[in-house]
Amino acid sequence: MTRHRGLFVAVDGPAGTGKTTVTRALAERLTCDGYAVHSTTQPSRAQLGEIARHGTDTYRGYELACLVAADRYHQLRTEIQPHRAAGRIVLCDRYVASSYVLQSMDDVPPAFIHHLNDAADPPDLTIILAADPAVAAARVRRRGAHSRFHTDIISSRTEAALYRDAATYLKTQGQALLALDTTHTSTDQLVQIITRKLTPLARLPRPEQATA
Ligand SMILES: Nc1ncnc2c1ncn2[C@@H]1O[C@H](COP(=O)(O)OP(=O)(O)OP(=O)(O)O)[C@@H](O)[C@H]1O
Ligand SMILES: Cc1cn([C@H]2C[C@H](O)[C@@H](COP(=O)(O)O)O2)c(=O)[nH]c1=O
Repeated sequence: MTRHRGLFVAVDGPAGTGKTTVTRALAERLTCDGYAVHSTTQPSRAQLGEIARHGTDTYRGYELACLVAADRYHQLRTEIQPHRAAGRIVLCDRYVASSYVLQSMDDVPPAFIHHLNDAADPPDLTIILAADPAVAAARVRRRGAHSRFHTDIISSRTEAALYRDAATYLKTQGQALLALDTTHTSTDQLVQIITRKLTPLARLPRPEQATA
């Protein structure tokens, strides 16, 4: 397998915009193209992550914000950083943008979320998916909601607006963002657009460029 630069790519956006679907399809496509890929999700599949994922009815507000942040730092140290350092493309379904949105829906002030996540590695690229809230809500309804955050068209509208704010903020922090609307775009088309953006980032400089 050709060696590539390790990358950390976060896929974020409101419920029903297709984060999980696109992350899965992107991993398949990149693997077929010869890249070493590690696919993961937040909350993580570790003990702490499972408590957060299945505990959103028990834990709320500041408690949930701290729980997901603790899981995030643990996952960075034990999973994301090692895979990236080994030259893999790490795809993460949800990351810090999710905290800006979901914890805000629990009335946690943005400054608190900011301080809590300040030391979390910035991804090499954050993909922010969007969709017409009515379409996103209908997809969630058909599939089934995963948590109390995603209930109806109202929560989909709130999420969409908060993701726009989060994207604006992350951009002011100098983070690399790719915004994609999935309302009328197929997963295949999305994967094609993302791959075009990602593959130049994964290219290692030629030895003569590296020493120049
Ligand atoms: N581009 C797309 N076009 C049409 N339907 C899609 C698209 N992407 C995903 N879907 C469908 O929408 C539903 C939700 O997709 P998915 O679970 O990937 O979204 P998500 O953003 O990960 O949601 P959540 O945040 O709730 O986990 C699924 O039934 C999926 O098949
Ligand atoms: C990353 C992150 C997650 N959460 C919560 C919100 C959801 O209940 C789950 C994720 O489930 P999904 O299947 O991906 O929708 O975790 C959170 O509150 N804050 C976060 O930053």
